[in-house]
Amino acid sequence: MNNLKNDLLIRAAKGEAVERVPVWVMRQAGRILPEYREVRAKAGSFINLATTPELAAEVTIQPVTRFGVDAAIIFSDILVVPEAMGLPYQMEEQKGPVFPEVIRSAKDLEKLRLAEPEQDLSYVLEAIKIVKKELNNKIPLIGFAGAPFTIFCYMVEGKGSKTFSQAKKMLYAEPALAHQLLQLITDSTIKYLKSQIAVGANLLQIFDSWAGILSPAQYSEFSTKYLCQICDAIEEVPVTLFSKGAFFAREEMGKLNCNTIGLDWNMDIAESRKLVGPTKTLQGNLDPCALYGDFATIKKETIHMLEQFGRQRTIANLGHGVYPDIDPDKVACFIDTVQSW
Ligand SMILES: Cc1c2[nH]c(c1CCC(=O)O)Cc1[nH]c(c(CCC(=O)O)c1C)Cc1[nH]c(c(CCC(=O)O)c1C)Cc1[nH]c(c(C)c1CCC(=O)O)C2
Repeated sequence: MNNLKNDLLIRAAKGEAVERVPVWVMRQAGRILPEYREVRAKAGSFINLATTPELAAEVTIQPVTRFGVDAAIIFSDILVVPEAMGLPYQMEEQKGPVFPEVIRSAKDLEKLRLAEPEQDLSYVLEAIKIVKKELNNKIPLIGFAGAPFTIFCYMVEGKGSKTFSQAKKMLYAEPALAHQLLQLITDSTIKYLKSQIAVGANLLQIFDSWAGILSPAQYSEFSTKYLCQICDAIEEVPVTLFSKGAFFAREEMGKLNCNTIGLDWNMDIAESRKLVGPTKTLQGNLDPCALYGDFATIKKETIHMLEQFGRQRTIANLGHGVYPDIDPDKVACFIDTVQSW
């Protein structure tokens, strides 16, 4: 039961019948939008924007106004959790996130604490409250967090990387330490997600952006183990798990206590349905690069994708976040094609 006017996303996630496939876009609020760049310039920095609830709320609503998407996603970042645990990050222009201090030893781990979201992340919770008020139950609001393994990658490596070899090194060299850190991240994340639910998040998505660098056995040991704890802890709202690149773990993901599995564009849709089984909804999975095509190509590719997914137990999205140099009209074309299918 909910009092949302458009609850297509929630019904699709729960496997209930829908009149049409709901659609939203990962990174729908962001640099693709000139109205975002304007607010971002006013804020001065990404971190100022993300930590000012009124501005974070404003950019969360922008894609709702422009595109008429079927869900809003709160404007924030997965890296607010390590910060709340005592490991602050910086966002470097053109470069991405950087952690001035990293976790590489048991002594480093002593610097960390369990996050207290009501104190350390009150700016996100305030932004959620403002967005909920402004949306006035028109559409659902998605809350999110990074998966423990992906957060671990940034806390150990200290920055983005193609290989995350420093983070993976700990899995082989000091697995017990890795597990200790992963458990602390998991406990912090569960508290954070619960506090997002308390202020009105209608669905939660877990981003395991670096799952694809693990072997199947490592994914079970260092990612699934903790995802399982999160999925079991969240009973109040539907949960979506998006493990980028983890094609090898789809059957295992199907056994988790979540509602929806996000697919990237490398994952075949029919094969994924078979692997995750009939009790999961699928989300995805258009290649973000398809939006570089002309309007006719985008329509064709989107319809082809929808035909493979079918009308039920489907949430349309891209297979990863939209790239910042995509023309917003191309994003609109993707959304309109889904909504008129
Ligand atoms: C790995 C990851 C991060 N952050 C996130 C992930 C998981 C999803 C994924 O795999 O892409 C999640 C995230 N980050 C952001 C959102 C906003 C909500 C939305 O999807 O609209 C979400 C859901 C804002 C952001 N997070 C970031 C920006 C760009 C910074 C800016 O506007 O100045 C935005 C809008 C910065 C960021 N934040 C992160 C990186 C690697 C970068 C740099 C790359 C880039 O610039 O896109 C970490």
